Amino acid sequence: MGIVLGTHQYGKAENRVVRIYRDTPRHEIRDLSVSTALRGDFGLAHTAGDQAAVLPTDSQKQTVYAYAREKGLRTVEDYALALARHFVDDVEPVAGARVEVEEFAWERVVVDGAEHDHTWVRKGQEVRTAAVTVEGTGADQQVWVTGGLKDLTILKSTGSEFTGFRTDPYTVLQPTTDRVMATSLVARWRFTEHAGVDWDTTYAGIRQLLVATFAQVHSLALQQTLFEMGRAVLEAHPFVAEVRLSAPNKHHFLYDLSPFGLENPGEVFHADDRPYGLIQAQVTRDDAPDAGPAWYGYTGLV
Ligand SMILES: O=c1[nH]c(=O)c2[nH]c(=O)[nH]c2[nH]1
Repeated sequence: MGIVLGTHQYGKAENRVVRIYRDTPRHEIRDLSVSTALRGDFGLAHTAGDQAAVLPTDSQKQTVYAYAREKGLRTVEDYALALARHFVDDVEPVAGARVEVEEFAWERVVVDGAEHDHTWVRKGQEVRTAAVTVEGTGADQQVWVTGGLKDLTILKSTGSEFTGFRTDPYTVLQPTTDRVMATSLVARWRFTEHAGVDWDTTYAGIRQLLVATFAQVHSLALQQTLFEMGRAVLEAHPFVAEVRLSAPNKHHFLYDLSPFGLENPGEVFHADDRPYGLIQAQVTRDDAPDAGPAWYGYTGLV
C-alpha cells in the first residue's frame, strides 16, 4: 500500500494591515485582513522535510506589508492582484497564488457638521446599553438608571502621543509623539433623574460628545482622553452624575519596512489584537449623590 500526498497549499493567514494615507491633512485609511496561499509542487516539504522550494510564510507576510507601502493600497482588488501576480511571476516554484482580503470599513466622525480629517468610527452600529434598578414601593420607591454603549470602535491616525513615562529595566517601549490611537469603547453613565429625561436625545448627545472629544483632544495618553470624554459629558448633561469608561488600547505597531529599503513615515501598521492595554476610569461630579445599587450587576455585586 502506498501513501501519497494530495493537494496542498500554504501561506500566512489574517495579516492585519492598516495603511494610512497622510500626504495631506485629510488622511485616508485602509484596514485589512490579508491571507496568502501558495500552490505548486511543494510536496518535498511534506514528504521529506525539504524546504528548498519553500518561500517562508514569514516572507509572504513581509511582502503583504511591504506591498501596502510600495504598491499602495487604494483598492483591495488591485492590491490583491499585485500580490498574487508577484508570487506567481517572481517566485519560481509557485504555480498558483490565492490572496484573500477582508476590508473593514470606517466612516469619518462628524464634528460641528464637518467630517473630521483623521478620526473614524468602525462601520456597524455600536451597542446601546441601559440598566435600571428599582427598590421599594409607593412613596419609598427608589430608582437608579444607567445608560451606556459598548463596541464603539474609534481610531485617530494622528493627534496622539505617549511620552515621558516611567521606565524600569524591563521597559523597551520608545516614546512617540505621533501614533495611531484606537479603542473599542465601553462607556456607562449614571443618571440622577429619570422622570422627564429624553433618553434618545440624551443618548445621541452623549455619544456625539464622546466621539468628538476623542477626535478633538490632542491626546497625551488614552487615560487623558478618557478623562476628557467623561468631563465633556458631565459638563453638558446636568442629569448625569458619573461616567465609567473602559477602553482597550488597540495597538497599531508601525511595521518595520527598512529591510526592504522602504521608509515608513507612519503609513503601514500591524493592528495587533492581543495583548492590549486596558484603561479604565470613572469620572464623577464631586457632589454626586451616592450611587447606591446603580452599578450592582446581575453577575455580582460589583
Ligand atoms: O495611552 C497609553 N497609556 C498607557 O498607559 C500606555 N502604556 C503603553 O505601553 N502604551 C500606552 N498608551
